[in-house]
Amino acid sequence: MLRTTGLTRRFGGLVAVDDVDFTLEADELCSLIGPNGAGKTTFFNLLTGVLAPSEGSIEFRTNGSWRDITGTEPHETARLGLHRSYQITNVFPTSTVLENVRVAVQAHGDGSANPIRNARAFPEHTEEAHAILERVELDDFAETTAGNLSHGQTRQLEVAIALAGDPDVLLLDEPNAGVSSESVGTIIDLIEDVAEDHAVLLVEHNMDIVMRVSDRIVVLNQGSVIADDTPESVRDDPNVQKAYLGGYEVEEGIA
Ligand SMILES: Nc1ncnc2c1ncn2[C@@H]1O[C@H](COP(=O)(O)OP(=O)(O)OP(=O)(O)O)[C@@H](O)[C@H]1O
Repeated sequence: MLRTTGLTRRFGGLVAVDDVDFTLEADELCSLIGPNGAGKTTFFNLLTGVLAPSEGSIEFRTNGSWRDITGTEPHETARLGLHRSYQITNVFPTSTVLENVRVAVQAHGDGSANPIRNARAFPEHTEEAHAILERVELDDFAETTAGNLSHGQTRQLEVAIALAGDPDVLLLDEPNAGVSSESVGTIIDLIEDVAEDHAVLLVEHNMDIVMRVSDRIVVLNQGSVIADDTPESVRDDPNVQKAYLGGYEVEEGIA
């Protein structure tokens, strides 16, 4: 579905992403973990075209054939089917929850993100937005101003906005960031639900979530992949324990 070969990004003398070979299969939920500064956000930025690589290539499988998307602009990678939910929120706080999703559906449908276009002119966009809100369990908040949502609900809305683009691959950037402990279960359910019919690459610091939802885990350290394996093998890998997990033991019943 998605693969990188020798992907490298330098910032001056610093190699933030170092010669990364990575693949994501169509039916897979892969997590990308690693200590602060390991290169996870830079890797996401390279995949979505926010940053250009210094070296290496990115290929995306679309309509049955591989396409080189190295250096492709973010709006174009999104159009091809690679969508990202942002850690730094991309929600319009003064619009309603429904409007946020409707505008994203409309932008995908006709290429226009004009938020003042009359919603009644496109009832199918509104219907689709409601269906997406139901899927992320936010439909009861459709008329709520987005700025009044809790952190957890805002993360749900960000995923809804990403889903509105009808993606094949979803890049989830810390969907649990700032979420209260009572809402963690909702976020886990949401991740597992979207992974049913999308390839998902997840960046997440909460190891209980990562161990529970991932088919595969890739560990970055100082820009390089130091492990790429099942959750159990990664958890037990001495190099990963040393670089990142520092004695983490999975909670009973989670893995
Ligand atoms: N625009 C930039 N200019 C210079 N250095 C950068 C830039 N962006 C990232 N870096 C550096 O690249 C390295 C990787 O950063 P990155 O944000 O990708 O790590 P991360 O794994 O996402 O960290 P975190 O878990 O803290 O979000 C860090 O040393 C960071 O300081």
